[in-house]
Amino acid sequence: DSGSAKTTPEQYDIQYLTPVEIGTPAQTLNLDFDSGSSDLWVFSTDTPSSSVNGQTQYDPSSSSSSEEVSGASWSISYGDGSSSSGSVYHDVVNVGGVSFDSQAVESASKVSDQFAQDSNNDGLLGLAFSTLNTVTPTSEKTFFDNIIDNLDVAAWTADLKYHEAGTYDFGVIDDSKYTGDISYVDVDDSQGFWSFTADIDGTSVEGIADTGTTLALFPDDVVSAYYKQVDGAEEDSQQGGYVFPCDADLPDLTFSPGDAKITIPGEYINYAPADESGSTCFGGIQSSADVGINIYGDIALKAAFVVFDQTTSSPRLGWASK
Ligand SMILES: O=C(CN1CCCCC1)Nc1ccc2c(c1)OCO2
Repeated sequence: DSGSAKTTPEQYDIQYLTPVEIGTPAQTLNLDFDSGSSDLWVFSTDTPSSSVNGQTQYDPSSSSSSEEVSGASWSISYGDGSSSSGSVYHDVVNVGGVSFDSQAVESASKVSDQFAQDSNNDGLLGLAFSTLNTVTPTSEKTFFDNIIDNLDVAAWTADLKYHEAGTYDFGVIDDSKYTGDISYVDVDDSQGFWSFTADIDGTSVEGIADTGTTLALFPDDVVSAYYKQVDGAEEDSQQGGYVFPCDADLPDLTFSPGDAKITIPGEYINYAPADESGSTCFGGIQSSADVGINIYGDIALKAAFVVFDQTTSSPRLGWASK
């Protein structure tokens, strides 16, 4: 098997949403594919109406292939403080033509306000390691772990783009999507993340490849050195991080995983206006000092073609320019 699904950015590339077919007949929900977590959860008919604001709801009762998992529940909270919880069904899930007939579909009976307010996001599809799955008393597998044995190539790839749609592929490495060679680096999956090390301007930065996090969060030394090059840049705790004049000329930032050299254009780092005036802008690279982990989020990933690879005994990440 192999398949490909188009993923579309919301405003400012804050997140990328990908259509997923669930149940029989198919119900299509637009999910946030998140390599930083391992639960597939959805807005559903179990979600309180007061928390539903335009989202598409999965209705297990109208799917002939849904089966409730007796006694199972889930509860998750994310680095940004958002959270959700609920019950569990098994149903058919199809992503870009690749299908698994008894995927754990976690139905939300509670969602935090950030999710309730995000009308385009119908839920999450976790792509970190299944060790992080929150279903209890018996944990469930991610979609990737469920389909991996049926894939032509035991890998999935992310081709995220700046202000335009990209693709998530499963079971195929599409050579038309990158330039040069793919350089593979080892992954430390001991914490359940796709954790790897890259060099950034002479500093070795261990962090996670996280498609579900908008920005890149790096050590303060790396970040302050970067913004020292930008006239008028300052770290403003009121605004939540480094800001600068919107007309600033931002330098590129290159990170090197193994032999690869991935260059993030300065334009990507001029993330979005920080206030209504539109004269102060918020940086796409921010400090990880208060987070406790470095995060190669979408700002970094969209500069590369990334292979989340399990073709060998130990997981790897492949990196290529494009
Ligand atoms: O929470 C996330 C990603 N998360 C993915 C699922 C949807 C909601 C956002 N990233 C994140 C991770 C660490 C952080 C942080 C945000 O803000 C401060 O520290």
